Amino acid sequence: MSELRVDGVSMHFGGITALDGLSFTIGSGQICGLIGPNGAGKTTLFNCVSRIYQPSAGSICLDGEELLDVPAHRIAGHGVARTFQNLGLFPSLTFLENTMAGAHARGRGGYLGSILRIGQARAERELRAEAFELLEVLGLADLAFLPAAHQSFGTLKRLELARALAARPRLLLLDEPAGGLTHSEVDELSSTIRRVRDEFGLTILLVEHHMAMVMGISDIVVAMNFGEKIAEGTPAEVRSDPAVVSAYLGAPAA
Ligand SMILES: Nc1ncnc2c1ncn2[C@@H]1O[C@H](COP(=O)(O)OP(=O)(O)OP(=O)(O)O)[C@@H](O)[C@H]1O
Repeated sequence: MSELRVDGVSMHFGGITALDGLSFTIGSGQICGLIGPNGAGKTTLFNCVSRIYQPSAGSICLDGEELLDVPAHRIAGHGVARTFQNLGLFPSLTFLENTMAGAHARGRGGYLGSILRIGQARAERELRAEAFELLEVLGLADLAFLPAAHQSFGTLKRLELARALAARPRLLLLDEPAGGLTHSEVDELSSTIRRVRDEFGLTILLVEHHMAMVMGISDIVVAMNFGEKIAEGTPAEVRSDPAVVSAYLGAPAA
């Protein structure tokens, strides 16, 4: 289990302040929903944690390790995996191969380390077995040898989770997982996310517009507007916070 600490993070795009000294902490094993109106800075923060962006100030620590010192291509080796809004899958590869591709991101300490230790053939066998287990956990084992192309979006979202979990993360970043899903698929994905959090002891940061999903699965919610935190607390606390209500309705805070 792992704690993520975001401390005083600021980011500017030319004259635009996308993040303005943002600070919050996600406790070990918690699911944190990050919400806010369009342009609030959610994606920018997500991209700072996943190391696509380098903020101009602040610190982002996972279990005390400064992630801002880690380049994007090494972030998986430091315990951070992400899913993509529009899926980061290879349509022509099978479910099993897509899941295995997630483990390759682990880097030296993981997959490459295994090759050096036990040889390539055995490392590949272990990787396949591990990927198959993940597909079983996500209810996708029957599809293991089918290509990812032409499957429903809901099914592919679960495969996307399997791919991310194959990197054995401590921190999982979910980028709008409910996007494009039907109501029942959102419910199903929500319970899957909670289940894998429990089973793999994950800490999760979730950026999502689907309020019912965020409020349903988050332990804590951080609300942003104009790059700043405007509220933080349990879903019930944040939902009724006057600053959050006015940010969404566009009215001045009471
Ligand atoms: N690459 C960029 N170049 C210039 N400005 C950017 C860039 N990315 C984001 N911004 C600006 O930074 C601010 C925060 O944007 P961001 O995308 O992080 O918000 P968001 O909360 O994710 O919004 P949405 O819910 O619409 O995705 C906005 O004013 C946006 O226009």
